Formats: sequence, structure tokens, C-alpha cells
Amino acid sequence: MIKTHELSQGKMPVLGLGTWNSQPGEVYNAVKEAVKMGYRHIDCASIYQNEEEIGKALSELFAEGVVKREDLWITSKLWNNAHAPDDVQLALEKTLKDLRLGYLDLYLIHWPVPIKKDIVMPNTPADFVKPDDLSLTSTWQAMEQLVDKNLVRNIGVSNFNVERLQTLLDHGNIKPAVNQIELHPYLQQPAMLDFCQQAGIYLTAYSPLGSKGRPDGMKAADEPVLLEDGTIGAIAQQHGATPAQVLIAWAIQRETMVIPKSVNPARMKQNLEAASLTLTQKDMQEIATLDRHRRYVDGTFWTTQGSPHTLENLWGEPVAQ
Ligand SMILES: NC(=O)C1=CN([C@@H]2O[C@H](COP(=O)(O)OP(=O)(O)OC[C@H]3O[C@@H](n4cnc5c(N)ncnc54)[C@H](OP(=O)(O)O)[C@@H]3O)[C@@H](O)[C@H]2O)C=CC1
Ligand SMILES: O=C1CO[C@H](CO)[C@@H](O)[C@@H]1O
Repeated sequence: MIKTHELSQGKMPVLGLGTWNSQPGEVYNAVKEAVKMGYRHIDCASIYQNEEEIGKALSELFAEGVVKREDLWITSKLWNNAHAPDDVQLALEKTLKDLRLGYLDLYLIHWPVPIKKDIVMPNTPADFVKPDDLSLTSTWQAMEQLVDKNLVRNIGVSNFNVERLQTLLDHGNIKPAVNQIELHPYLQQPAMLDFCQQAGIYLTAYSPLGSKGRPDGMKAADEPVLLEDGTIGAIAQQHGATPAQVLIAWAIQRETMVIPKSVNPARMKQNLEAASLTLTQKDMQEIATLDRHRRYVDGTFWTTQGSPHTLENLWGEPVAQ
């Protein structure tokens, strides 16, 4: 049984299955296998373009009696081209239809970067909506209405810096339940962790294994490979565990949620079993020294193409390149 954190509406399992880059033809099996082996939390997004296949897997799991809807935690995310208040519910309805669900447990604003409605990824300056023309607060108010209509149980955000979280805390009626951000030993974000602990916002750690399967165009030539880190490897060996398991256990011991992606049943099982690995205080102290502010999903796709955004403004801090 995986540990959960209590949100205002329901208990969120600390470990979930990531689904970005889980290809058509792979993600159906991955979700079915995952739930059968004990995963109870699936992290989705409309931009991953695989929600229909995940929906087929979920509906079969319910029909086969493997699990009940109320025993699963399903997160999805509002894409950047649907931030206009009138578009928010329509985007959610498409996700619910694809996932074949009546409600989500958690719906997140995927990025604090609105783009035009007919654009998927921006290529020119005209593809962006100026932040002054469409405030995050107005998008948030539309998200709040989804809770009022019982279409989603909890709402939250992703890739928000502290300043933007504070804006929602100041102007919203519902506190963001979760901020989903990149977190791993090379990007530990202690100030964000402190802020969220004080504010009662949970963090979900994305790319917890270093996202080695992301598209080549998003990779830096000389990037450090988290799964090959010597300190992580040595700690893994001491516990008879794998480096991935140490990374997952580390995230859980920091009281964050964690959503490693895999479509490989043996690795999915390995990752699930990491939930029962306990690292020592010495392990945690050694891992604390590994921080190098390394973002694997660095957000440059929002700051180029004549964008009104900069990396520093996006993250609220200088970014190591
Ligand atoms: N909100 C946001 O903006 C973002 C959210 N996310 C979410 O977070 C999830 C996880 O992050 P992601 O970037 O996918 O990357 P992860 O850090 O989870 O790494 C996934 C990669 O590691 C491999 N892998 C999985 N388990 C193991 C293991 N035990 N040993 C060795 N290799 C392993 C996978 O391959 P294989 O499948 O072959 O096992 C895949 O190539 C995403 O899938 C998505 O759901 C991610 C990025 C941004
Ligand atoms: O979740 C994510 C993965 O895919 C997207 C791009 O295709 C990213 O923008 C995002 O961070």
C-alpha cells in the first residue's frame, strides 16, 4: 500500500506513473500493467497526446473489476492554448472524454505561459498571448469553477515560481493544492520546498530520474546523467537497490509526490518498490550536496521565438546553462 498525502479533497498517493513520451501502443499496456501491479496514481496531460489510449486502459481496468474509479488518483493538465476563461472547461471536457472519466482528482495549469488558441507550440512572437492580456488569476478563477461544478476534486499548477504561487494565494478563493515542478538531486529547489511547506501546498517532483527519454532536441550535449551519478550509485549499492529507486525514495522522504515515467513492466515494478526503501540521514545529507541547479526541462521553448518571457522571469531565479 503506497503512502498518501491528504489534500482538501481526497488522498493523493505519493508515487504515480508519468506518461509523457509514453508512445501510442505503449501507454495502454503501461497503464494496465501499472494498475495491476499496484500503482494508484497516473499523471496525464492533454499535450502528451495519449489520453485516449490511457482512457481505454482505465475503462477496461474498471470493467474487469481490477480497481474502482474511486481508488485511483488521476491528474491531468490544462494546456497553454486554453488559458482563456471560456476555454478552460472545454479543455477539461475533452480530457475527461479522452480519459473516459466523469471527474479528475487533480487538474493543473501546465505552464504559466498563455499562447494563442490555435497554437500548440509557439513558433513566432504572434503565437504568444501577452501576460498582461490574459492573467493567470483569470485562468485560476475558471479552474475554481470546475471544482464548484464537481468536474475536478482539486486544482493546482505546474512550473509556477514562488511569486506566481503568491499571486494565486493573494487573489484566488481556492489555494493551489499542488505545484508540479522538476525536482531531483541535481535540482533540489530548497526555497520552493520551504515556501510550499509553509503555505500548505504539496510539490510533485517531475523528471525525478533525469528525463533521459525526452526528445533529443531538448537535451544539452554535455548534460550530466543523473542515473549515472557516483554518489547515488554508491548509496544504491549499500541498500541493494538501483539508482532509480534511490532517486524515488529521496523524493518521497522529502515529503513530495513523485511520478517516474516508464513503459517497461520490470522498471515500473522496480520504481513502485522504491516506495518501501528508507534512506538514512547520512544518505540524505550526502544527496543534499549534489544540487547543481540543473534543469532538464529548462523552459527555453517558452523564451525563444520572440517570446515576451525570459528564463529568469519564468523560474524567478537565474538559470544555470
Ligand atoms: N508538468 C510538467 O511540465 C512536466 C511533467 N512531467 C511528468 O513527469 C513524468 C516523469 O518525468 P520524465 O521527464 O518523463 O522523466 P523521468 O525522470 O521519469 O525518466 C523517464 C525515463 O527514465 C527511464 N526509466 C524509468 N524507470 C527507470 C529505471 N528504474 N531505471 C532506469 N531507467 C528508467 C524511462 O524509460 P522506460 O520508459 O523505457 O523505462 C524514461 O526514459 C512525465 O512522464 C510527466 O508525467 C515531466 C516533465 C514536465
Ligand atoms: O510536461 C511536459 C512535457 O511535454 C511538454 C512539451 O511537449 C512540456 O512542455 C512539458 O513540460
